[in-house]
Amino acid sequence: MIEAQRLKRVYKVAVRDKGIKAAFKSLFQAKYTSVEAVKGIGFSIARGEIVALLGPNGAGKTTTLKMLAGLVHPSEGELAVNGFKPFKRDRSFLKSISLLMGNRKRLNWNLPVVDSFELYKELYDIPEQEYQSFLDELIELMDVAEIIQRPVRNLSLGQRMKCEIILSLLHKPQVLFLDEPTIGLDNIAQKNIRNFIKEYNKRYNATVIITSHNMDDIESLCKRVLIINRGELVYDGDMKRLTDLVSNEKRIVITCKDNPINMEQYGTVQSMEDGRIELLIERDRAVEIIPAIMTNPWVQDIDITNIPLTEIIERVYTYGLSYEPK
Ligand SMILES: Nc1ncnc2c1ncn2[C@@H]1O[C@H](COP(=O)(O)OP(=O)(O)OP(=O)(O)O)[C@@H](O)[C@H]1O
Repeated sequence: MIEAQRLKRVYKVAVRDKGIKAAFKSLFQAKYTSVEAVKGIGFSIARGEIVALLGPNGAGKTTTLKMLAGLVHPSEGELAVNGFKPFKRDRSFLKSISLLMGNRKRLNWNLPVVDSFELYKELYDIPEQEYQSFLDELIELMDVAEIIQRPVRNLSLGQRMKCEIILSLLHKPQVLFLDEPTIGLDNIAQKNIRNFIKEYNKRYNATVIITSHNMDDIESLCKRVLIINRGELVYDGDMKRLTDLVSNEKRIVITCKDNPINMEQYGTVQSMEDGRIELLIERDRAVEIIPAIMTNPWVQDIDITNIPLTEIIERVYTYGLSYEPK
């Protein structure tokens, strides 16, 4: 469904020296430098997969999504989406995809939501009957029946985002590119949108590629993750395998009275203050270590968790896959 090989994108950026004189000179003699946003990455994604595209700020995620959606021309490499070359922007290709950017609004601010939907119906030549029955389905899934007659400017951010998502799906795309779809939304709205994406994927076997700095989105939606750093693909694979690669620990938090001693015998002490100890222990030794800690009379409570995904991803951004768990 999506095949990318040695995909590269270089942007040409104007630069100028400081000062008014340099600004004036640059009007006639512009100087340029190039930014290699994506440096020859490759991957293939099958129909129906939900894949996370992760990376720190400026890593090249949006540029990659824009190349996949045909908004940006690759500088080098091979790319096929649904059998099309995206940058040719063939009409059948555009009808088979949708790019939703959390920070870009397509609904008309002054019109009732449903008028923007109607406009899109015309734009994508969606037959009336098909449009109406699918719109009804989307309205029900997103629970927005009560708001679609209202002008967009009167809606809350979460309500607007739900309607933006409906708008981007009206033509029933097979491939969804979602760039930060839950940005700025409260927890309930985030959950609704995640459930909706899951349901759309299931009902239509749609392929979804999602970028998000919100790890709840990633954890709840994606089994597979692609990580880009400084334009290079540093990981492509299963989320669980990634976690195992850079973390062999469990985190335990102990609430205690008195001052315990010799905690280092159990693992790495991360912090110890006001009757609260945070400890990293080896995952494989947890069944032996935790009962041993609990036999101590000063223990009041103990809480055991895995290393959160946010931290796992931070480790990969900072150390790559060579992070050595303690
Ligand atoms: N139109 C452009 N012209 C010049 N440079 C650009 C352009 N768009 C992006 N870049 C540069 O390319 C690099 C990758 O940017 P991109 O937006 O793809 O990153 P990102 O991973 O989506 O980041 P973020 O998480 O901050 O949104 C950055 O160095 C950015 O400054």
